[in-house]
Amino acid sequence: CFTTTWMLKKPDVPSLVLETAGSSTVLSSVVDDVGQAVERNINGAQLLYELLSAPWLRALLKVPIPPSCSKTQTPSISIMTVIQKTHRPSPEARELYSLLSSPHIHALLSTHDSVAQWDYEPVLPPLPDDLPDDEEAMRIVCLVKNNQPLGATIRRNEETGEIYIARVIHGGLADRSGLLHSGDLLVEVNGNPVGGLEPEEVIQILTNSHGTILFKVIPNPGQISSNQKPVYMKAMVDYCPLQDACIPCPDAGMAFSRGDLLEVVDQSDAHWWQARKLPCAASCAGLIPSASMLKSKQKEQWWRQPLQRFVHDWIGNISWLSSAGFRRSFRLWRRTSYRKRRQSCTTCSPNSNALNTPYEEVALYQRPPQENHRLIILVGAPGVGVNELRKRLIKLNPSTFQSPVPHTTRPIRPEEQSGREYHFVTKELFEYLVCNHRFVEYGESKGQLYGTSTDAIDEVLKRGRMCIIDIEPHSIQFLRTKKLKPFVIFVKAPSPERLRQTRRDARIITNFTINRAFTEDDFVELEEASQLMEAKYRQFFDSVLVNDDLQDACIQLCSIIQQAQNEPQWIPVSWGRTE
Ligand SMILES: Nc1ncnc2c1ncn2[C@@H]1O[C@H](COP(=O)(O)OP(=O)(O)OP(=O)(O)O)[C@@H](O)[C@H]1O
Repeated sequence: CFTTTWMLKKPDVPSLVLETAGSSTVLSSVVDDVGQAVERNINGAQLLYELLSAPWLRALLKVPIPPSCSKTQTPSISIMTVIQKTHRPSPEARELYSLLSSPHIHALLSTHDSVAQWDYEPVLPPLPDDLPDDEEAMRIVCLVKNNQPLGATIRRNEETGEIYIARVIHGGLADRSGLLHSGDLLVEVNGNPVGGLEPEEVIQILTNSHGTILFKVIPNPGQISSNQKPVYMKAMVDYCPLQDACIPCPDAGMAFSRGDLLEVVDQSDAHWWQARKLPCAASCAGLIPSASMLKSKQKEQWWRQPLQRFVHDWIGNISWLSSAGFRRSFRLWRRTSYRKRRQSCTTCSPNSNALNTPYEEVALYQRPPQENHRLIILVGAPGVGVNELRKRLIKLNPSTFQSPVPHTTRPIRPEEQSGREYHFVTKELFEYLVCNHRFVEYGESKGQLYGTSTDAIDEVLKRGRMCIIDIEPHSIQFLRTKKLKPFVIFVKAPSPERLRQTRRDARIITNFTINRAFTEDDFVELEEASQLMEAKYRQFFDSVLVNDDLQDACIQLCSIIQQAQNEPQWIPVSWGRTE
C-alpha cells in the first residue's frame, strides 16, 4: 500500500482550447439565463438577449489570446481597450463596451480570464527522450505529492517478481487521475526499475520521493471498467481493520459498527470490497471484507473462542433478566418466556443471524398510500418508559394508533369483553397457537398464559390503523417480514442526571405488583440494561428516541412514526421485491 501522499499534475492542455471552450460555455449559460428572463418578461432582458446571441459577439469571444497578452491584460480588458481606441466604434461595439463594463459581466469574464491563465506548480519535467514508439505499450503517469493518500495498493507476482497495481481505491487520487488501474504493471518509479523488488522496497522509494513523481506502467490490457452501480448494505456486525491480520492494507481499511449504512462501490474482488459510510463525508472509499470473507472470519472466531467466554455471556444474560425487578403485566410474562426459551436452547451461537448475513442489502422504500401501515415496534430496557409512551400515543389519537389485543388463558372478569382487553381462550387453544407459531411473544404469569399473536397485529393493520407494539428485542427477528415491514424505535434512557430528575415522582410496578418509587438500584439497573440492549441489538434499530422529558419524547415519537410511514426509509431489499 502506498502510504505516501500525492497530487495529480494538471495536464498540459493548450490554453487556446481551454479559453475557447470556457468562453463559449460561459456565454451559453448567460444566454440561457437571459432567455429565461425574456420568457418571464423582465424589462430590458430582450435587448440583452439579442446582444448576447449575436454571432459577432460569439465570434469575438473565440478570439485566441495573443501570446504577448500579459497577465494583467486579460482578454476582456484587451477587447475594451481596443474598442476605446477605435476612432468611430460601431453601435454594436459600443453596446459591447457597455456590456463588458457592467459589473457582473466584467467580474465573470475577469474570473474566467484569470483562471485560464493560471500556472500550476510545479511545472512538469520534459518527457523522457527514450519514449517507446508504441504509445499504448507504456504509460507515463506524473503525480505530485500532497496531503492525500494515493489510494492504490500493489502486489508482487511471486513467480515473475513483477509488481502490479492490486487495486485502486474509489475516490482516491489515483482513481481521480484516471491513469492508474488495477492490473497495471509497474515498471519504474522515478527512474528506478521496480521489477524484482519487494513491495516494501517499492513503498520505500515512494516514501522517499518528494515533489513530482513519475510512474512508468504497462496498462492492463484486460482492464474492466470499475464503474459499478453502488449497492447499499446495512452492517450487521462490527469490523475493525486494525485488528484484522488478513487485510491487504490496514491503512486503506474502513471500520464500521453494526447498524452503519454502507455504500458499496466496488465488489469486483471476491474478498475485499470498497465502501463508504453514509451519510458520506469522505470522498475516498475504504476496504471492507466481502460478505463471504466476513462470514468465514466469524466462523473462525466462533470456533476459536474459549468456552468460558460463552458461559460468561450466558450467565450475564440470565442475571440481567432475573434482576430486572420491576415488571408490569405484559412485560412480566415476556421476561419469563425469554428466560425459559434461552435455557432450553440446544445450540447456542453468539449471534446466529449475524453469521448468516454480515451485511444486509437495503434500498430506500416509501410506503404507497394504499398499502398497510408499517408495523411500529418499540423496544427499550425495562422501566425506561416504553409502555408509558405507547399508552400516551394511543390516548392522544386512538383512531390512528392501536395495539394488538393479546390472548390469555385467565378467566374473563365481569367488566371485561372478549376481544377488547384480551382474546380469552382455553389452554388447549393457546398451546395449539403456540405450536403453529402464531405468537410473536408468549409467556406465563401466575399460572396463566399470555401472548401477542401475529393475527392480532394483522387485524389492527387491516383496519387501516398504525399498529404499535412493545416487545423484547430478541423477538424483532420474528417480525422482520416483507408483509409487516416493521420500523423499530429504540427507547433509550437519558443521561444519568436526567433519568433521576425526570423519574423523581414516577412509580413502578414490580414483580410483586408493588407500586413504589424508583430506587438508586433501579436507576443503575435501568442504565446498564439500556446500554446492553443498544450494544447488542442496534443493527435492528431504525430510530433511537431518548426518553428524557415525557412530553417532548411523546412529540418526538409522533414525528418519528409519521416519517416512518410517509417518508423514504432504508429497508432490506428482500422486503421490496415482488415475487
Ligand atoms: N420520561 C419520563 N419521565 C418521567 N417518568 C416517566 C418517563 N417515562 C416513563 N416514566 C414513568 O416510569 C415508570 C415506568 O415506565 P413504563 O412502565 O412505561 O416502563 P416500561 O419501559 O414499559 O417498563 P415495564 O415493562 O417494566 O413497564 C412509569 O411510572 C412511567 O410513568
